[in-house]
Amino acid sequence: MSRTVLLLPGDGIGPEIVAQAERILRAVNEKFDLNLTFESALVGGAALEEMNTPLPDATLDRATKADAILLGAVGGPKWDGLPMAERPEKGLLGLRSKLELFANLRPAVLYPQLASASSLKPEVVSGLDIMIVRELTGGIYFGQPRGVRQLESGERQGFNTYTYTESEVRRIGRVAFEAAQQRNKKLCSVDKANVLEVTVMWREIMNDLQREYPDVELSHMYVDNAAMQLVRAPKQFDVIVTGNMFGDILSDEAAMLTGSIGMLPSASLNSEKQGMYEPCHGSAPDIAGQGMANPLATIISAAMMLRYSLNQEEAAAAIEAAVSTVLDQGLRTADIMSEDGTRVSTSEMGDAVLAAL
Ligand SMILES: NC(=O)c1ccc[n+]([C@@H]2O[C@H](COP(=O)([O-])OP(=O)(O)OC[C@H]3O[C@@H](n4cnc5c(N)ncnc54)[C@H](O)[C@@H]3O)[C@@H](O)[C@H]2O)c1
Ligand SMILES: CC(C)[C@H](C(=O)O)[C@@H](O)C(=O)O
Ligand SMILES: [Mg+2]
Repeated sequence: MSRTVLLLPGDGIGPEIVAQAERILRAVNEKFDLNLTFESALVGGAALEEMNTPLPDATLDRATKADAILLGAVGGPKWDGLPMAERPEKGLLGLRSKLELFANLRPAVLYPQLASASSLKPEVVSGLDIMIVRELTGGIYFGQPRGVRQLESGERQGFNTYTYTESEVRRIGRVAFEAAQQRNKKLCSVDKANVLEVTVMWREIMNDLQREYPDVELSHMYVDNAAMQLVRAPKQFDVIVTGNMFGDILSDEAAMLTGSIGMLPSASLNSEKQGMYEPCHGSAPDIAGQGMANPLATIISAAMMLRYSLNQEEAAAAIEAAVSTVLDQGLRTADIMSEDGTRVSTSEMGDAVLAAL
């Protein structure tokens, strides 16, 4: 049975990094006889330019039908002045919401070869392996009402609303408890329950769920402390579960523990395990078009896609092993460059992973 992978390169470095991941996917498709077919479509700024909307119906339709989606990144300075509803980011948020991709898994794993690329001391980060489970379709990103209104005084007031329903918290909680069961059985729920009622409820529900997962040790941490603990002693964490915005921020922070945001992959899953896979980073306009971007986060995201949505563990493991091999060879894009590394471009990194497969 043929399965369809939809490629959504997007903007900035998106097309450069997705091109490398596509080469790797086509190679494992041959090697492991996976019977994958590839399609591509427009999203974000690229779609705005061609079709005047960041999420064309044709893209949404293909995404709904695809077995899995690989996305590069969206956004860029060219579109920053647009009203919120027309921005490239709305394309990405629309896909997440329409496909109900509520569970965002962001593993922060330090490849031992990159211990010196981290801005933290090697002993603080060596052996690091954290899974951030970020709720992706609710919270302040999607709460209503939102906007900018004019007060009677004539002053403008911007507002967003932070909401979670019980069922939204329960379903992401279950994903996190189950992830912890597969790992070291420690779950830290990150909230702001000392200030925000929505997260008081979040905490109650996590405590309630814990009764169903007695083998998992549950702890709670306020988000400000969690941000600090992530750089003080990151190895205390196994699985972190948190809401949409805190997860966005903490996962960028965790990325730096692994050497570079160019190393952090992600999977966004719905309840049918249909998934969209993307690096955690953005379109990196400062380096776009220069062949400098690190394609490894996207390539590792492709491996996650094979594992979680396409059930191809062997092919996923082969890609991860190839990534480890190129790092052993000392090959480094600029973001993970160290004194004894050999600097390579985006496509040279792709060549090397391909050769190591
Ligand atoms: N998932 C997404 O599509 C996504 C995620 C984050 C930001 N964005 C968008 O991207 C644009 C730029 O945002 P930003 O600058 O805040 O974040 P960014 O992640 O694009 O870049 C932050 C820094 O990290 C570097 N960087 C990012 N990815 C890299 C890679 N693969 N290799 C080497 N260096 C890399 C960039 O050069 C930059 O210095 C904005 O429009 C933002 O909305 C999109
Ligand atoms: C581009 C933006 C909408 C997105 C987010 O905030 O979720 C990005 O930062 C991410 O981490 O995927
Ligand atoms: Mg982000």
